[in-house]
Amino acid sequence: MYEVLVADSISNEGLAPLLEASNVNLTRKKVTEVEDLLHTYDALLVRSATTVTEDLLDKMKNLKIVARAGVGVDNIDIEASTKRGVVVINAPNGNTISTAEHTFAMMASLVRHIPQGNISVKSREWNRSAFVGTELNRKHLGIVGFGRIGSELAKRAKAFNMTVHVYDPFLTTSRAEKLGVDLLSLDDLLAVADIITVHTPLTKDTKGLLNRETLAKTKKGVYLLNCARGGIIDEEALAYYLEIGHVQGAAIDVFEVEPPTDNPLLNFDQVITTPHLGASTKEAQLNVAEDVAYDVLRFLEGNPVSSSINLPTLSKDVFEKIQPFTSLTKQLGAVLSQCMKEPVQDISVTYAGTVADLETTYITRSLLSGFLTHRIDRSVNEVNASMIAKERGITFGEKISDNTQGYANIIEVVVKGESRTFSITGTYIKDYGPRVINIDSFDIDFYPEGHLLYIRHTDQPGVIGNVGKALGDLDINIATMQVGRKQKGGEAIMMLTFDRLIEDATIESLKQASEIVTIQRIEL
Ligand SMILES: NC(=O)c1ccc[n+]([C@@H]2O[C@H](COP(=O)([O-])OP(=O)(O)OC[C@H]3O[C@@H](n4cnc5c(N)ncnc54)[C@H](O)[C@@H]3O)[C@@H](O)[C@H]2O)c1
Ligand SMILES: O=C(O)CC[C@@H](O)C(=O)O
Repeated sequence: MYEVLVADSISNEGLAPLLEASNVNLTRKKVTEVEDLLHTYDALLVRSATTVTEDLLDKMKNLKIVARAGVGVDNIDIEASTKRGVVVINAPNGNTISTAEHTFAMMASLVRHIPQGNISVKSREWNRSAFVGTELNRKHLGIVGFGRIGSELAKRAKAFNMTVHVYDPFLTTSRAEKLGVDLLSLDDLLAVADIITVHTPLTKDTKGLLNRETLAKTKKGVYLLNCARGGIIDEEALAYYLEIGHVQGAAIDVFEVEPPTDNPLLNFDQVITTPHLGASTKEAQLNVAEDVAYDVLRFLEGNPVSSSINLPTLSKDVFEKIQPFTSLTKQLGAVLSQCMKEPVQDISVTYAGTVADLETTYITRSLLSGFLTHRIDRSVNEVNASMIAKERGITFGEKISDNTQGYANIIEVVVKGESRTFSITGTYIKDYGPRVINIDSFDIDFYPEGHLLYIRHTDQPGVIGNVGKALGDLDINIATMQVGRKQKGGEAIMMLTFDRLIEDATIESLKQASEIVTIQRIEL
């Protein structure tokens, strides 16, 4: 049974996939109400009220996935989640239209003083001259950040006959042309726009993007909107330009600190606000809840998620295609880690044949996770494997080759240690399964699973028989045995598989034979 904690207000109807799943036990409580049970949850679903800190992650020892029912993940410590192997997902599409519509509504309200007019009438005033507005028609709208919401807003603005200018360093000129907008530098946009609205994520680059210096480049009488994240427009700077009359008005849905209390912007009549309502529609809340509910269920049941922040996103079809190879590389990594008993500096993997056309980054992550699992005392998976490898100074890389050695696919891994190099090659054979076909330059053929002994010995008559007899005398049944050598009378290897773990004492007694060079136990 999977334990799922829904810590914020998320649409019940949208959570139906989880509520109806027979393998899920869903709890709707704030984190503070279940302090004693935090270590039991497999999944945590939040909106923006819960902040997923490193401290919370430490308490949630069993946590595998954090889902944000919405776009912004700035309330989740992504680095700390990744470090712990916790997948972070969001629902990036479900509230785009609602937020674009809300921004448009704020823009129209701002230039026509609708909120102020409403307050005035309800105060029994009839002061029509105080609320003379401005048309949107033929005005220049500057959109900073032209992703999902920015581009939806542009469509609506164009329908109102506005000229749309955009600034987005990641937008190509051809896409801007296709969407019928004028792509400018930030300075040019600031100089030309009558109304400026921000739609970027909040990052170290966008925090305070509109500040005292950049706002000074705007037209006198400009209107500003922030329906993205508090802090993209610096609040102190905006207050300053409102105070001196340079900025004519502002519409703010999001604040640096929410709820805002002593925020200077709240003192201006020409500032209209909403309490972070961009995504607050029935439709958006249903969409985002459904999106994360399906994704969390899929993830818990071992399937790919559709929108992950710290894992490559794979379709079900691609996930199914790569699964045999991720299992294979996990095993190859585990064999390597146990055979190569020394610190490693570099892991290099070469893909050939059908596997080379797949999402190899993900397959390499599985390899690293199989390798590292046997070396460190914390949970490693595809989410945190590359981060942990980097932390430990292990470099890794991928190559593609066309040498399939006669197989449909080949994965070769070479590990460089301080004193030596070790390699392993595997393949996945349809209807037959994963096979290791070469180990440390010895051709061999074994199924990487269970309890194994990897024995290096001199190639001479009687060694194989002696090992078999010694194990038989100890009443140990050999399940399979594969042998390999490079040349007659030289070094040779045996790979034995067993139905149970082989004890240290047995290994020590086998090592007594003079022909045996090394014996390595491998547990898969
Ligand atoms: N008010 C709300 O309730 C609400 C609801 C949904 C989303 N949001 C917020 O709206 C914002 C936009 O969401 P979205 O879904 O459109 O995201 P998105 O990822 O689709 O678009 C963001 C765009 O910003 C651009 N960008 C990134 N860094 C930039 C920079 N330094 N300068 C200029 N552009 C930059 C990106 O290239 C991208 O095109 C996010 O901050 C999100 O959290 C708010
Ligand atoms: O949960 C909300 O209502 C806000 C969502 C919004 O800020 C988002 O980033 O998706």
